[in-house]
Amino acid sequence: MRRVAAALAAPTSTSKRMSSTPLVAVAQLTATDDRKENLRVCRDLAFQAKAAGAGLLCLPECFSFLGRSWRETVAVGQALEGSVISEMRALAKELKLWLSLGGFPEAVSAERGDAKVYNTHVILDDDGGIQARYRKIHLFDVDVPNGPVLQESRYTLPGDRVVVVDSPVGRLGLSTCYDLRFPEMYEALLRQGAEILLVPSAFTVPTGKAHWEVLLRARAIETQCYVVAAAQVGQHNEKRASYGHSMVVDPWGRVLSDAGGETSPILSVAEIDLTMLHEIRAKMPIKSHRRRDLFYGRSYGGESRSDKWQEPDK
Ligand SMILES: O=C(O)CNC(=O)[C@H](CS)NC(=O)CCC(=O)C(=O)O
Repeated sequence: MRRVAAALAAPTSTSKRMSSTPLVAVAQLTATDDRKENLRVCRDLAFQAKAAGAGLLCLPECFSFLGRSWRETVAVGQALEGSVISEMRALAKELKLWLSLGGFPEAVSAERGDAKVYNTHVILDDDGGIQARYRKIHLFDVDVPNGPVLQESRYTLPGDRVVVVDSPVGRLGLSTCYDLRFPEMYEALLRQGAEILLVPSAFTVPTGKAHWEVLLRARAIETQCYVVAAAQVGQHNEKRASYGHSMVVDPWGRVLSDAGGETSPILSVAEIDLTMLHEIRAKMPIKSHRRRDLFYGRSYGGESRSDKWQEPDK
């Protein structure tokens, strides 16, 4: 439970683990419908992250609550001013630690009784200030093969804003769980200067097995960003389980840490080497090779080039 898995420096990293190189901590836990206990676990992990020297701790989607039904999720919805975020703000300030709160049910208005919530990812600075709020854009309405049928949009409103924010470990690009499947969103985060993509999640077991690591590594490789993915793991209740494998991937696609299926709350710590990141980008300048003229703008989507393809003159 108190294990801290160190996963420092990728093999060919240029850094010599200088004391100035920031560390990021990524949590793995099993949230339930017991909010008090969930927040106690998060607090415990935050103390461990601080002790390990991390500048940022990333908590998964549903860090404060994962219930049995959508009605429960709506019922525990709170505004940012509510007790959940307030408690985490006090913790960030107490420990002088930045926090990524990977997703909580955000009530639309301060009064209760909303029909739907947002699934909101919040970044707190080390003074407890709210630095960013990202409302999950892609909602998981999926009949999972050999798994549950989930209808997130029944109780959740989709966000419509892409969010980046500067932090002591680098510029963070915010996302949540199912967003991982939409590469265009990460390209948009990259355009806004993201260096570290956060993907807090509660992936299902079948889709996790099939897709999780491949998608995380693909996003890291194609954006040349770090990817930090805090994950829920194990059995939350009789209806719902998560895949785990909290992971940090570097901009070359190397897996720096993988918490596997460990079901007791656990932390991994990885080094963020932005010098290496910018070297990778300089040597392989994908960004400047992107053919916006062909694949974005008016020809992207609606009217595709192939529709207008004509037999070349013989
Ligand atoms: O409903 C809640 O309480 C909080 N939200 C979630 O757990 C969300 C929606 S059900 N889970 C995912 O997006 C899983 C995605 C996934 O597993 C995949 O893309 O394969």
